[in-house]
Amino acid sequence: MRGRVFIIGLGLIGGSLALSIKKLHQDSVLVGYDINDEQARLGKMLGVVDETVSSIKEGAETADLILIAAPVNETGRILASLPKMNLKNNVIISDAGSTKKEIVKMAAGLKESGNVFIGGHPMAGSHKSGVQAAKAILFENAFYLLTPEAHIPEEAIATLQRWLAGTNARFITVTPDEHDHLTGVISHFPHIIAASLVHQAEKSSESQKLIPRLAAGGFRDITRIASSSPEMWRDILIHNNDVLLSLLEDWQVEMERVKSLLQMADKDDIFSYFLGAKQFRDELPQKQKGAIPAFYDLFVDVPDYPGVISEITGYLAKEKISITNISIRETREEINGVLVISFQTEEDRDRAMDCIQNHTNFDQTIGM
Ligand SMILES: NC(=O)c1ccc[n+]([C@@H]2O[C@H](COP(=O)([O-])OP(=O)(O)OC[C@H]3O[C@@H](n4cnc5c(N)ncnc54)[C@H](O)[C@@H]3O)[C@@H](O)[C@H]2O)c1
Ligand SMILES: O=C(O)C(=O)C[C@]1(C(=O)O)C=C[C@@H](O)C=C1
Repeated sequence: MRGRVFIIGLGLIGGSLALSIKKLHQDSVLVGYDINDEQARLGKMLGVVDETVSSIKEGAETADLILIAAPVNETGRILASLPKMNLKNNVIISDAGSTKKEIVKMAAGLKESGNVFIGGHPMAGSHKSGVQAAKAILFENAFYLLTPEAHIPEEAIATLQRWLAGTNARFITVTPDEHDHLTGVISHFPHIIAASLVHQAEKSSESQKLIPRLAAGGFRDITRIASSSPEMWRDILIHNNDVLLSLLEDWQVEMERVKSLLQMADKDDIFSYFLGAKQFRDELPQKQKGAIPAFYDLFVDVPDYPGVISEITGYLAKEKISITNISIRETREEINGVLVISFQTEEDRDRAMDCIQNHTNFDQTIGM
C-alpha cells in the first residue's frame, strides 16, 4: 500500500509496528513523532522511520494512517486533541494501548468529527522499552485485538488490517469491555502478581541477605515482567481499575483456598491443586505469542573453560544459525552455569541442537 503512516510514540511497540509496516509496504512513508526527542532521533537513525516531525499536528494532517503507541493515558489525551486538527478525510486512526474502554471513550470526539478510530492492541511485547528494542517480527503469530465501534465501516477495518498485515498477527474483534476483562485476567493481573512477588522478596531480603543471590530459576521466570516500564503499568492499572479490583477479590479467595490447603496439609488435595494448574497450563497453545510467549530456548550444560561460549557461538555462526539472545543461568554457587541460547524459531533451535551435538558432548535440553 502507498501513503503516509504516522506513528505517535516511537518506542518498543510503535517502532515494531513501523518496521512491520515498512517490510510489507515498501512504498509507504513512515513518519514518527515522540515526545522524547532522543527516541525520535534514534528511531530515524536506526531506520525505523523515514522521517520525523516536531509536532503531532505536523504529522497527523498529512497522514493516511495514524497509529498511537504511547502509554495509555497519553493515548487518551492525544486522541482528544486530533479532532481539532485538519485531518485527511479518509485517514484511519488506531492505537496500540493495552486498555480499551477508556481509550474508546476518549476517541468520542473523532466519532463526532466523522473520523474513523479503531482501537487496537497487538498482544505481544516485552519487558524492554524504547525504539532500540523494536523488531519487525515482534507480533508474529500473536493475537491482535481490534475494538471497532458499531458505526465503523467494514471497509475501514479491512484497510487497517491490510496496513498491518506485515505483523503476521491474527486479528480478533472484541468489544472494549471484553478486551479489558480478557487482558485483565491474562496480562494486567499477572503483572501485579509479578511485582508483588518481587516486593515480598525485597522485604525478606532486609533480614535474609542471601535472597538476592538465590533469586534465580523459577523466581526469575515468574518475575521477568516486573522489569517492564512502571509508567506503562501505572497507566494500565488506572484505566482498568474496576476489572483489576474484582480480580484482586477473586485472588484473595484463591489465596484463602491455598491457606486452607496448607493448614489441612492433605497430601492429595495439595497434589490436585498443582496437577490442575499444570494440566491447564500445559494445554495452552505453545506456538503462539501472547500472555505466555513462545520460547525457543536451548539450555546447554557447558564446562567451565575460557572461550567455551565463543566456541559454541562459532559453531552456530558457521552453520548460519541466528540467535536472539544468550545468557548464563547460575542457579547454584560453585556449580557451572547453564548456557541459555534463545532462537526466533523452533527450527533454528532444533538445528542448533544438532549442530552442538555434532561438535561437542555437552548435555542439552530445550526450554518448555
Ligand atoms: N510493552 C508491551 O509489552 C506492550 C505490548 C502491547 C501494547 N503495549 C502498549 O503500547 C503502548 C506503548 O508501549 P511501549 O512498550 O512501546 O512503551 P515504550 O516506553 O517503549 O514507548 C512509548 C513511547 O511513547 C512516548 N510518548 C509518551 N508520551 C507521548 C506523547 N504524549 N506523545 C508522543 N510520544 C509519547 C515515549 O517517549 C516512548 O518513547 C502502551 O500503550 C502499551 O500499553 C505495550
Ligand atoms: O512479554 C511481556 O513482557 C509482556 O508482558 C507482554 C504483554 C503481556 O502481558 O502479554 C504486556 C502487555 C501488553 O499489553 C501485551 C503483552
